[in-house]
Amino acid sequence: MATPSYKHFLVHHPLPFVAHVEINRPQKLNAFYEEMWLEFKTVFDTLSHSPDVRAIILSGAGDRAFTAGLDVEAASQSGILVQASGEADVARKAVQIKRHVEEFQNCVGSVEKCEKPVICVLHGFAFGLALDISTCADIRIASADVKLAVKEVDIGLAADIGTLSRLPKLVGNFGWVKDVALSARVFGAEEAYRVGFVSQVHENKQKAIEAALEMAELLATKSPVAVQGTKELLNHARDHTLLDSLRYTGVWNSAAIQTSDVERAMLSGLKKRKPTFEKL
Ligand SMILES: CC/C=C\C=C\CC(=O)SCCNC(=O)CCNC(=O)[C@H](O)C(C)(C)COP(=O)(O)OP(=O)(O)OC[C@H]1O[C@@H](n2cnc3c(N)ncnc32)[C@H](O)[C@@H]1OP(=O)(O)O
Repeated sequence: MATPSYKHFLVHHPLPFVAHVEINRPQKLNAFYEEMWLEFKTVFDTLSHSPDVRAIILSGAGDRAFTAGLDVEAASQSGILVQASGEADVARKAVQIKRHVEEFQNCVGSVEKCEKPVICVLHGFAFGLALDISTCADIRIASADVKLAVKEVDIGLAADIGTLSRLPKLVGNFGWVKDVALSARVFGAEEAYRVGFVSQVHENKQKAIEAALEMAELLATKSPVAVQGTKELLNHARDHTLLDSLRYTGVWNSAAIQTSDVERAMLSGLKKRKPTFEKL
């Protein structure tokens, strides 16, 4: 399939229906500046709607980092900090800054909004923005060398791109989140696994990518209607009451259950068949 090329991201298709996105600025430890997070959203919006993609892997290019987070050099010279020091009155500056933060949140949130499941491979330095991004992903796999940190307090900020909103819900442990977010201390793969932030740990980045490919290949064999519905319903359940979630599930499946995928899949276990599914 034809893949658009991007300035800051490599997108490969290593297996049928599987895309692999690499954050591609290894010389700066994959640190993000504004043009990059805008392009990040384009990448994920495009994959979200591609009928040739059913599962996505996200990792960093190079051996040293998933991402060292916000490009602190670029941020100190532009964007929010410049807006904050401009001539406008406080209210006008605040509105500008709020718009900027929300746009940044939406770019990172394109991983969560993506219709396809996203498997994040965390390796090397994974600071700040790495947590904002990976908490949006559906599955997190770590390399044993990963160095994670909710780093924002160390650059004078309360994290505002998603970590403080998503991480407590993800691990279900506010105490631990406060420990790592207030201190910005670096924690490793074993601790991330113990608290349930990552679901697998592998001895190095290569093995973690192999595990992610295996998982992506498995997801890609399943009904895309069922997999995408499962992502949508779990994300909805996280943010709503039990009753709202049950009601939404009923409405969602009133359409989704009519898919031909159910016919193809229902007896496949019993009949020892491997069903195939139309593109979505
Ligand atoms: C509105 C706000 C919205 C979002 C906020 C997001 C918050 C965050 O992401 S907070 C986290 C910010 N990140 C950092 O503070 C990390 C800064 N980097 C470091 O502390 C170190 O680089 C290191 C990660 C500990 C690695 O150190 P070391 O092994 O010694 O490598 P270096 O030589 O320092 O780095 C190699 C190369 O990469 C450049 N670089 C690394 N990190 C960043 C970064 N975050 N921003 C910009 N550039 C970075 C570093 O300058 C080096 O470049 P050279 O050209 O080789 O000098």
